[in-house]
Amino acid sequence: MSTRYLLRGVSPLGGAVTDVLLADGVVAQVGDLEAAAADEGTVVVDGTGTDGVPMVLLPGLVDLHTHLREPGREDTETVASGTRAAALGGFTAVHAMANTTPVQDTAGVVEQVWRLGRDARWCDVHPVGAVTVGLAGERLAELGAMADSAARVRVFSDDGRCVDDPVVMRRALEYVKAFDGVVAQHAQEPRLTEGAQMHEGVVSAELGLTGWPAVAEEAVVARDVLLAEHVGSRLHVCHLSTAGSVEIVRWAKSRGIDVTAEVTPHHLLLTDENARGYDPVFKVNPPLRTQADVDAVRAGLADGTIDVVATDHAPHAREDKDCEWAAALPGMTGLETVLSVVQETMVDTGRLTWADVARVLSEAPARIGRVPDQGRPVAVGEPANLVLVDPAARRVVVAAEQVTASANTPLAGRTLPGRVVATFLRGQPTVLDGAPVAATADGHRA
Ligand SMILES: NC(=O)N[C@@H](CC(=O)O)C(=O)O
Ligand SMILES: [Zn+2]
Ligand SMILES: [Zn+2]
Repeated sequence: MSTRYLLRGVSPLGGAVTDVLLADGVVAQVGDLEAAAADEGTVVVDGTGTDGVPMVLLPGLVDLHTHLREPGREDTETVASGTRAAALGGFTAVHAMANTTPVQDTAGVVEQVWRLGRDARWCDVHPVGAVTVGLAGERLAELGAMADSAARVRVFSDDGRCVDDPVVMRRALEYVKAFDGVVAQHAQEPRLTEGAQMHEGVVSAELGLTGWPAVAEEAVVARDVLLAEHVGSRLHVCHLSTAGSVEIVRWAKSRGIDVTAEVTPHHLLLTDENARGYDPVFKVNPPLRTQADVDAVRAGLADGTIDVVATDHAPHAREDKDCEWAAALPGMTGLETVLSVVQETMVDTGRLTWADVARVLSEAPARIGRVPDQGRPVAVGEPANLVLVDPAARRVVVAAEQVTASANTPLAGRTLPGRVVATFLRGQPTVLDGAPVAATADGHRA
């Protein structure tokens, strides 16, 4: 029999303090379970956090947007290193983006990534399938074969590139309906962003860097919600970053269009002002926007216009970041810090409750990705995919201490609230006392 875990004095979703027993992969009991603490084979986890504040128990986090870089760039991240980082960040499932080398555009490649995730055992890995062959934007990839494969792909994206041809986008939206899939669009009009380096505005003008205007995102979001309405399909907007995009999605939802949207932690926290030091760690796609945009995406997340916080964890090699701004690759890491950023920007400011955090970081992404055993309530009989957070803790982000194989965090040196104390995947800890717990060959954890 596998080890049982008794979480003593924890606060599920920030509510009344109670005990929670995990056994046989599920939540076995909830209530005053003092007697169970003496049972042999039961490990007790004390839920008393910093300054006596009870720890918050949430459903394990689900990322809709992670770059794991395997196959192809194992020097920057592997499925194993990325999912270990994910577990430390509180995740029990991640969606692995398709822009690998080779591209995840066949059943063979998505099954390979899915198996690497299964064997690493840090969290569930759901590969995203490419929309077009080689991300070239021309011919649809074998979407049906990826959906039918062992990886059971439901999310399709050319992320990194925009599916800019409206006919190709229309065909993709129509095609994925057959298996209840969703097209996740990287909304970037390519002609409006040729040579773009950062958000087009006052700061880009002062720095002399080519601008990436908000309209290049908004034009594609507007077109796509209309296409989704026209063909009656499901659309997801990746890393929404502008006030105008929030307005378009709000309008689309009010018309009953089946659109969902995500915001990244960096677009909730940082602005184009961060580019003033020309440090490429702040170079990302879409670019960091203005404070007005940050305010708008926070408001959109608070009112439900934006459904999900997704990391867009984008690890890069030192040589692709420690160089001049124009030569650097866009992207930043995020798996290990996202919960703290959401706490700082949304919870500690009164915009979201912990129950809302469970919704935007677990329930909604699981629903959009059609992952049935994640994002579930903390209730008896439910799969024990959980994360335990110490909300009163504070910590300084140190790039070298992160578990991701890359060092391009934009938050180095920052003090952030909250700390992931434990993560449970089907009742077994992947993280305990804030440290990773590797699985043994038979799948058990010490
Ligand atoms: N976000 C980024 O700046 N980069 C991503 C691609 C993407 O998400 O568009 C990457 O793969 O590095
Ligand atoms: Zn993207
Ligand atoms: Zn991405």
